[in-house]
Amino acid sequence: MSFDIHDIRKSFGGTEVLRGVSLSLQKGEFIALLGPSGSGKTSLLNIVAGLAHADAGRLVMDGRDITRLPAGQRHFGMVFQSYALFRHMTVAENIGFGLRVMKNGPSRSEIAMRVRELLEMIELPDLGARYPAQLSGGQRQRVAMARALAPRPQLLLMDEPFSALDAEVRVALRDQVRALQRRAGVGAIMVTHDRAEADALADRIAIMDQGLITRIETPAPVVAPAVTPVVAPVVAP
Ligand SMILES: Nc1ncnc2c1ncn2[C@@H]1O[C@H](COP(=O)(O)OP(=O)(O)OP(=O)(O)O)[C@@H](O)[C@H]1O
Repeated sequence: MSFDIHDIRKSFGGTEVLRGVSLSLQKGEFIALLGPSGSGKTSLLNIVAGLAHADAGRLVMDGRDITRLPAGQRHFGMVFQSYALFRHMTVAENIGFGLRVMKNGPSRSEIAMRVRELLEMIELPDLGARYPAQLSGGQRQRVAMARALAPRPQLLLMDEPFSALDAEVRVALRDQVRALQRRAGVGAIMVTHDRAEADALADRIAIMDQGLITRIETPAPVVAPAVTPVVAPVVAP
């Protein structure tokens, strides 16, 4: 899978919020869109998802122009705040949702198997029968990841996936999300305004400012936690 964003432009009421954004994603690559509030990150992700349309520019997946393809036909997994878990469905039903609505999709038993596999993957094997309200925030976020990955998407799109979580859970979840994305072998684009989050997760970081990608950075190496030096006890003579 290769994915190219070519010269995307978008205006709202005469203000250009995306001023010609281009970016190429390699197979299995994780890209973070990092930038201050209002720089256009979410607008770009929405256009990639097919939830909004660009005024100009193209989206190309494996050589195919998908700029005008409806969201439902893009086969992208989405973890967005605005796309919360379905409250009236169990965890298992939530995870299987994308498979059940697929045209000529898998059989019921195949769906059940895939859901079990994903529950194992997110390390919540016994919680399939619970409802979202009976989960912690971190567990909910892992279920949202599993729901997004269930139909084996070509690309995973995440908009501030950890922002509703407290700092401790956020850090613990980062590693899990990275591992899940790697294991699924899926490319990912994540919007964040948190530098540490981008460093921890991304292969490359696209810095956005005022509607443009101003530079691409490689993440800073993750610093190992400080180790307290072991001091040999002073033995009294
Ligand atoms: N539907 C809309 N109608 C009008 N203006 C919009 C709309 N969506 C976004 N904007 C404007 O476009 C600009 C970019 O917004 P966008 O949400 O893409 O930024 P962002 O980088 O994701 O910010 P944040 O980190 O705060 O979410 C902002 O000035 C915003 O007010």
